[in-house]
Amino acid sequence: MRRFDEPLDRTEVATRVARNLSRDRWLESIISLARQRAKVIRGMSAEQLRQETVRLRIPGTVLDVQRVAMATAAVIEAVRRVQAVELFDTQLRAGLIVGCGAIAEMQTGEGKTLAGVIPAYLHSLSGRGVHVATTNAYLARRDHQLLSPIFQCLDVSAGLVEDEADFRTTQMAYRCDVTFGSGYAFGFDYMRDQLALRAASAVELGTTTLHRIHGFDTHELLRQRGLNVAIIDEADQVMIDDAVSPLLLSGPRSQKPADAEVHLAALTMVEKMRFGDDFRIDQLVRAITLTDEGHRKVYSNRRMTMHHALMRPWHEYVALALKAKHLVHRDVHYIVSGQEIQIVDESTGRIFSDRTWSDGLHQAVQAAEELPITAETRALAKITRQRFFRLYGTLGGMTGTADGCQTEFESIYGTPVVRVPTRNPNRRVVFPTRICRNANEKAIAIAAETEEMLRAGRAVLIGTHSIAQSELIVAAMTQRSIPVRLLNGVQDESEAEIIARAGVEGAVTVATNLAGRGTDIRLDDAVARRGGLHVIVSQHHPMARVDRQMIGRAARCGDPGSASFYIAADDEWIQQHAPWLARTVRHITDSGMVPGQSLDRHVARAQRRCEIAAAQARHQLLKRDEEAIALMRAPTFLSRLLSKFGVKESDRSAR
Ligand SMILES: Nc1ncnc2c1ncn2[C@@H]1O[C@H](COP(=O)(O)OP(=O)(O)OP(=O)(O)O)[C@@H](O)[C@H]1O
Repeated sequence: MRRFDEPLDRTEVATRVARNLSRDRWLESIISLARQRAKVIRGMSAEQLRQETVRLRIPGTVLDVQRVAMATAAVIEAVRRVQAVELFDTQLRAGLIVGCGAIAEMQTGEGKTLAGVIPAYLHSLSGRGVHVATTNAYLARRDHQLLSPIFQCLDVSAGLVEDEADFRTTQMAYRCDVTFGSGYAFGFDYMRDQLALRAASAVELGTTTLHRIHGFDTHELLRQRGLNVAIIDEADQVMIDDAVSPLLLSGPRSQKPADAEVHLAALTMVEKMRFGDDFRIDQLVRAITLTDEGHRKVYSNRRMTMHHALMRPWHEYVALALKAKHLVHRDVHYIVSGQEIQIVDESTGRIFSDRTWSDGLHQAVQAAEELPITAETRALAKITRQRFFRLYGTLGGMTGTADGCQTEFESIYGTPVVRVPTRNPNRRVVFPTRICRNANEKAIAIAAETEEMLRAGRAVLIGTHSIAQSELIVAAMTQRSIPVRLLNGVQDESEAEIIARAGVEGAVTVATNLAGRGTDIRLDDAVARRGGLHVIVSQHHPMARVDRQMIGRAARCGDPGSASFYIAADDEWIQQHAPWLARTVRHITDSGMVPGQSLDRHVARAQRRCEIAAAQARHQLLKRDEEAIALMRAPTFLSRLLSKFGVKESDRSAR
């Protein structure tokens, strides 16, 4: 029997999964017991329901089948009272799978948000604190708002970690039984706590003892109370896709004056550099490599080689300027607001006004945009997301798109993937990919298709890759007098209202990836009767999973719905990652052929290649990280010398 209140035993989970957890009689018996118990507690008063938690909450004990079933029944009843819906068996199954420390793969729109209450509640009974992580602050806030009344009904406290919250508010949120937040917020707070601990250990001799005498506890310095249990929604993005970039905690801006002059000189140098001869571009890992000839050219500028403001070797400034020119694009990766560069999160389309790129890239982009160049921020701490999430004692998650990541989930995090069958057959119709000559032609074709859908009484959601692309499509719609609502991260405030109206008859919503993962678009009755929401994906994403998330906004929870994809030879992703596909697309448009299913196969092949390359990049990152840790832990000359005299390094520091 799986113990819900103990650190995860990954071997036990793996064994259970090997026996196919989703059909396991063990799960079925819990579900059936929970259903029986739910009938009994239906008549309980609010206070009696809260007492149910008090009875189940016995820290340090094992939850047996009976008690897991009782806890599940309590969740069923709380959800019924607060949300006025009965949890489906598929949701109970997913919740229990996650509680066991596995990843439940449940199709988009099948109700993962409510299913997530089960593992969070089960683990909260141990009193160890549960972190419920998702991709971004918006979704964390939304889930907290939606689910905290359910937890309240169960006498479980639920807090929210906000990006800009002060120390005390954050600490209070972590003191709750269940804490909601974005995956990165938990990581940053962990690093802040580590820095606080380090600072506390560096105080003058005797200070700690004095603090103890005065009743001061070191834990008061910390926000978190340990990394015990993490339940991760949209697990493939949080644990896999985002894991390509480590979490980097920046401090205040450096006191040094900005190296503006060097960045400007690098920008001038870039004009003389030739692609191929002087530098190469690796689009997938977003890297610029200077060739030998490139290095020679860069270092022929003797004045800059010795410049007093250099903060890194001169050739790195040139590489940064090249990156700003060729790899980081305005209205795709950033926007310019007033005199500032604001970063656009590529996977969500959201704008982060308070973030900056590190290691001089932000300054290089400022130089390229002819904006004032600010001083760099200092990096205080860094951790890879893989290493951070592995610090949790128990880790489980949910996603609609774990397909293709099973091995990575299991080998890196020890979290096997278990597929939960859909409750009803999926009714989504996906049309074959439509082909266009270029972005303009594509925008016109999308406007025509939208018009057709509106005539049929449908609602339409158009997913775009960048702010620039969304604006091009809106212009094409305006020419046809189609009223459009634009959701592209620039007008963040009206977001919830736009999403709420996206499923009503005649609604046309053009969105960057903002309307992707986690966005629930409710249909009005008229639209549901006429075929539901139609999603148009204006450009494939290099990761097929992101596309599946976008079309997953249609045909949710058994509703009708449809989706179509567009491709053009000048699509940025194929130009960058699959030039051979661009040639195929051009050939088809030039010859006037009708693209058959082979085109979809070509697209799938290109996406698979991108996914493999991204997995390799993550693997490399993890390898470098493990090597760095191993190096830090390697015995130093001094510790080897001390061990010869029988003194351990730990003994020495304890003295
Ligand atoms: N038991 C239920 N009975 C009726 N409706 C439900 C039930 N559970 C969830 N829903 C509804 O189903 C819709 C989809 O739920 P939810 O957004 O949680 O899906 P999801 O699986 O998280 O989707 P995604 O993968 O896109 O994030 C919501 O409108 C939700 O209110």
